[in-house]
Amino acid sequence: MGFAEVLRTATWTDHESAEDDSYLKNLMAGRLSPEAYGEMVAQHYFAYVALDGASRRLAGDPVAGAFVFPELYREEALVRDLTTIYGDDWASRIAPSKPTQTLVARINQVSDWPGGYVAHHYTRYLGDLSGGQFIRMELQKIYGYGKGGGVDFYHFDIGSLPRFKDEYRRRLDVLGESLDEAGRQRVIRETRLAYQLNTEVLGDLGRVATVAA
Ligand code: HEM
Repeated sequence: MGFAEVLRTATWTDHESAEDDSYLKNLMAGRLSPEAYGEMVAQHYFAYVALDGASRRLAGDPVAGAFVFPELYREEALVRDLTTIYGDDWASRIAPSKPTQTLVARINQVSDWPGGYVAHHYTRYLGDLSGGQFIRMELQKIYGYGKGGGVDFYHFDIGSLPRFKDEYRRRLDVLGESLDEAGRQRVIRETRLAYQLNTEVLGDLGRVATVAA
């Protein structure tokens, strides 16, 4: 079994907890106002500024560099989405939540360790390219957003999605081969933590969901 499959298998229960989040369920059921949806977009904004910043710093790294794809950078798409949802003064209307601050601190803390960076990169981007595409279709139906702002975060200019994900998984396999068992376990542990921190960000958004429901 290649490392991509090992990682997926070892973290799938964490995925189930993330997917089971009540904010996401309310969002997918069309129970939230655009501003309540915007709360998640805002938290994504802070997390991806950190993640994409780490990518830029690590582009030349022999290990982490294999996971740096400038076409995945999300900041500009998130700014378009925030402008659509909140208007031009979006920046003054958003703030990172406590769990987002914790996630951002962790991304920055591990970004000098290629395996740690990959753990956070994988948890976000492979998710955005997988379940995220289903989320985008639902959000388009619910809010009527088109391309150009609203759900641009989920639009990736990378050609064939399955082909991109296959290549990504191949690179995970190569990473796994370059590590010893302790190194692989460390990446798995960080990925589980990444899931947990992302799930806490969603859990905190549950407050918004309750208010708006
Ligand atoms: C409504 C919520 C969600 C749904 C319906 C969903 C659904 C899915 C599905 C169907 C796949 C498998 C796709 C494939 O085999 O190519 C997948 C993969 C993935 N999802 Fe989610 N997901 C959700 C939320 C999340 C969240 C919140 C995260 C992380 C914060 C996440 C991270 C991932 C990752 C990393 C993968 C790739 C697993 C792998 O193949 O190694 N997902 N998701």
